Amino acid sequence: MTILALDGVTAGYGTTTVLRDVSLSVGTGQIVAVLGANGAGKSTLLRTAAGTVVPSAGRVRLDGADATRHPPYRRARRGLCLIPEGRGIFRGLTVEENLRLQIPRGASLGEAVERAVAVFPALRERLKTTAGTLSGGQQQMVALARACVTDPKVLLIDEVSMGLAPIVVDEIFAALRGIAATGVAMVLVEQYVGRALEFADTAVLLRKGRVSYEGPSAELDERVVLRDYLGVGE
Ligand SMILES: Nc1ncnc2c1ncn2[C@@H]1O[C@H](COP(=O)(O)OP(=O)(O)OP(=O)(O)O)[C@@H](O)[C@H]1O
Repeated sequence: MTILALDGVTAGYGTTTVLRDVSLSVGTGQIVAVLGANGAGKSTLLRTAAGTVVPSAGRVRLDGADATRHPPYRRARRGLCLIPEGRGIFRGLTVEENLRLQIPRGASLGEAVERAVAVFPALRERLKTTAGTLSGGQQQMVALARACVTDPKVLLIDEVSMGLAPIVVDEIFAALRGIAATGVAMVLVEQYVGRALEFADTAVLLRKGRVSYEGPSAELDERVVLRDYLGVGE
């Protein structure tokens, strides 16, 4: 079942158009990787899905309903969660306080903590630690754990591996796979093409704001992606 779809979206900032006629869809438990060179519009695509950028043409559908004009908070309520580049956690608060701020109505802190540490066991010992003092990888785990607490239907994840050691990235991707296995859909913007292709079911390649490929990631080769679709090295 399709959870999130962009249909022919054109969007940008002021008079600058960044995305042109972009379509993408992601279903329950499915992982879509969005790849593209710097400035191709990957973050803008996630922001358009999340509602912080409003398209000038095209539609955004969330969980079967038209959400094109819905503000970000309404989309969040319908199960959409954006994890921005830079993680978007409260660095001055403890891990537990970060989780507390995400608790949905009717849920308890205990439930939220259990849900978070089930995905990231390493956080259990660090619940009282100030988030800003954690390693980069642990901060990323807090960001993802906060998202899990909201019981999302679709996660939009921007450059989850940014600045992290490969071994930490492995751990985070393994956790993401576990989250997807529970039926959560994911749209992942990733700089490591090889890793993204391995991880995702589908790849969407963006070149100068247009989709240059959409299809099974298994059919793509990292070198071909970089050369033919993204124009890296031209
Ligand atoms: N808030 C903004 N206001 C104006 N222009 C912006 C804004 N954010 C991004 N842009 C411009 O939109 C274009 C696409 O940026 P975007 O961040 O979506 O690309 P990206 O593919 O995510 O790139 P990167 O890998 O560098 O993050 C760029 O030319 C960028 O300068």
